[in-house]
Amino acid sequence: MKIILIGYMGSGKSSVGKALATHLSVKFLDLDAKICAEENKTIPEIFSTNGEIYFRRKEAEVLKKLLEREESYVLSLGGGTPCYGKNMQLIKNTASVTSIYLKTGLLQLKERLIVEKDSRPLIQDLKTPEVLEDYIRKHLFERTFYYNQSDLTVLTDSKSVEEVVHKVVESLD
Ligand SMILES: Nc1ncnc2c1ncn2[C@@H]1O[C@H](COP(=O)(O)OP(=O)(O)O)[C@@H](O)[C@H]1O
Ligand SMILES: O=C(O)C1=C[C@@H](OP(=O)(O)O)[C@@H](O)[C@H](O)C1
Ligand SMILES: [Mg+2]
Repeated sequence: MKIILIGYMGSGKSSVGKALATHLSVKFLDLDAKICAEENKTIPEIFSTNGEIYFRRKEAEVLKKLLEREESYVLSLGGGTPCYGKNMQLIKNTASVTSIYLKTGLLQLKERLIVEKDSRPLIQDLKTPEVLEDYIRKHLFERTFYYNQSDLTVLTDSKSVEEVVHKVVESLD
């Protein structure tokens, strides 16, 4: 069993993934954390030192490696992972994978991302909440095409992490 969590920045992939893996007693993998460990840098440091193209190459390479693992796990992707190269195709073609789109509304995303902008290079320079909201609206629209290719969708608005875990488990049955 391989569960892959997909969704926009701030949708809760990392938090829900960790809690879900504990609930299911399987290994938790976070793609960003793996990339950071391999590069010995934070995500903002990778973007500022090596650039986004380098990050996307590394992201695809680490994803491929993790998909080749035989064990059961919950894997949380980065928000952009399914939207680049052949990543989504690869996820769909890998045996035993269930991909789940954590679908979160614009205003909830904005609220969460306002306070966590600095850890996310794509939005760290956006100066006002209004500009951030406009950015998320457009970016989310562009990315939804990829997110919608997930096997399952779970709506997360007004749910705690534990409630989202519960919904995910329900949707897997
Ligand atoms: N369902 C939720 N309810 C409340 N806060 C949440 C929920 N899911 C995530 N968060 C918070 O939102 C922020 C972004 O979550 P994170 O798991 O890092 O998202 P992602 O990995 O999708 O970018 C974190 O501060 C996290 O604690
Ligand atoms: O949406 C994106 O392109 C990104 C999302 C981030 O992960 P989270 O979705 O966990 O914030 C991280 O991979 C990087 O900052 C790029
Ligand atoms: Mg994350």
